[in-house]
Amino acid sequence: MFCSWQSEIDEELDEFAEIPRSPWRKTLGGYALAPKKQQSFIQPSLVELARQRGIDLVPIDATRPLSEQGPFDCVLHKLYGEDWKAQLDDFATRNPGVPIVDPPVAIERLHSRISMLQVVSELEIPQNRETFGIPSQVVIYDSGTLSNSGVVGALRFPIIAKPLVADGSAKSHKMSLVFHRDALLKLKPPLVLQEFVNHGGVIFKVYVVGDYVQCVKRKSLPDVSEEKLECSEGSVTFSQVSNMTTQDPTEVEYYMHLEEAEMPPLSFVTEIAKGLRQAMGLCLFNFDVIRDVKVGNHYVVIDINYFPGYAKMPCYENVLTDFFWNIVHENKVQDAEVSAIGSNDKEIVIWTVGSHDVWLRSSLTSRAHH
Ligand SMILES: O=P(O)(O)O[C@@H]1[C@@H](OP(=O)(O)O)[C@H](OP(=O)(O)O)[C@H](O)[C@H](OP(=O)(O)O)[C@H]1OP(=O)(O)O
Ligand SMILES: Nc1ncnc2c1ncn2[C@@H]1O[C@H](COP(=O)(O)OP(=O)(O)O)[C@@H](O)[C@H]1O
Ligand SMILES: [Mg+2]
Ligand SMILES: [Mg+2]
Repeated sequence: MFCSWQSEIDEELDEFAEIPRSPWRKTLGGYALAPKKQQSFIQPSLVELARQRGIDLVPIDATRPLSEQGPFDCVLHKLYGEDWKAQLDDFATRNPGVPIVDPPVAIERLHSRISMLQVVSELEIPQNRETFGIPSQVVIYDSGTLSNSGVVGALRFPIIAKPLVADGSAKSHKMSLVFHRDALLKLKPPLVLQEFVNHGGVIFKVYVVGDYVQCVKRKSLPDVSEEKLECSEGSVTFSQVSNMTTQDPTEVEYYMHLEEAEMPPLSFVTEIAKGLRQAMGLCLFNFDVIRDVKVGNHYVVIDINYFPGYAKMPCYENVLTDFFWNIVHENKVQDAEVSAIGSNDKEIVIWTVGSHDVWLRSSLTSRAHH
């Protein structure tokens, strides 16, 4: 009895997306994630904590129309491809008040290792005791350019060669540490050549979840001394160093000092996080930052990742549950500042940013119908 009565009310309310939903219905947070991501992120501890706060986390079947699922109160996703983008567009038009975390157009900036770091170099944050920047780098689109000293000559060895595209594939994480010029010729563009910055073998990962910021340390590539540079030949390849386990005894000793490594001031990384969040229009990301051993208080941002491995972040269940609650309960489309970015005869599409910087997509035509 209660259920059918309630679902009728919900259907009615769904037609009027800007009217608050039935207070009796539980909040539905839909997630669309690749199987590996789903396995690591959707831990029973997260599902249970969210449930206790009245939020049911439910999987989205990306092969079926979103309008046939839910009704969702927010959509969380890390999937790629045009079909998925079209699905989200359609969903946003039909559900202007439902937050989609995050907008695909904003996530796309992180799919190129050039555009992801450009946003760091454009940040205008006062730099006092600690300073930050990005490594010297060049982008290489064709093999011929690898032998062009006018382009490559501006960089000091060793150099890290990274695939230009960062699309989450195993290939996009495969990198080379190049000691000498000749070894550059073996590389396969498109790629980014970046100066390797000695940083004591420790990397800081700054996790951002909306307003929340947490910094952790992980192991990184060891420093390359002048002697090592001279006696090393060619290049070495590597992939996802921070997740690798160490067995080699000399390496074990090197990384023993990881625990002692001083963290960057939290206020400093929080300022960078806030600047990046605003500039990129994203809520869920982390960035990798290293401390230049030559300068001491100079930090270099080397990577930004969309929707990283949050399950490795201490207390991730609480942080993420608070975030879901906030975006569903505190960000209503009517609170938002509105800025038009495009229009056509049928529909005017606007992206709006809510009070907590969650992006909502709204369509003026669908509002006008109501
Ligand atoms: O798998 P995990 O938990 O190591 O998370 C990966 C991240 O590790 P991190 O949290 O920074 O230590 C990882 O960060 P790094 O690139 O290793 O700095 C990526 O975010 C990766 O996603 P993608 O392959 O780039 O789409 C993340 O992979 P997905 O979980 O999104 O597949
Ligand atoms: N410019 C750099 N200087 C020193 N080490 C670097 C630099 N860029 C990357 N690294 C090392 O290589 C690892 C992988 O590079 P990163 O850009 O973070 O790629 P991924 O997206 O695969 O994590 C980093 O975690 C760090 O150990
Ligand atoms: Mg990284
Ligand atoms: Mg990355």
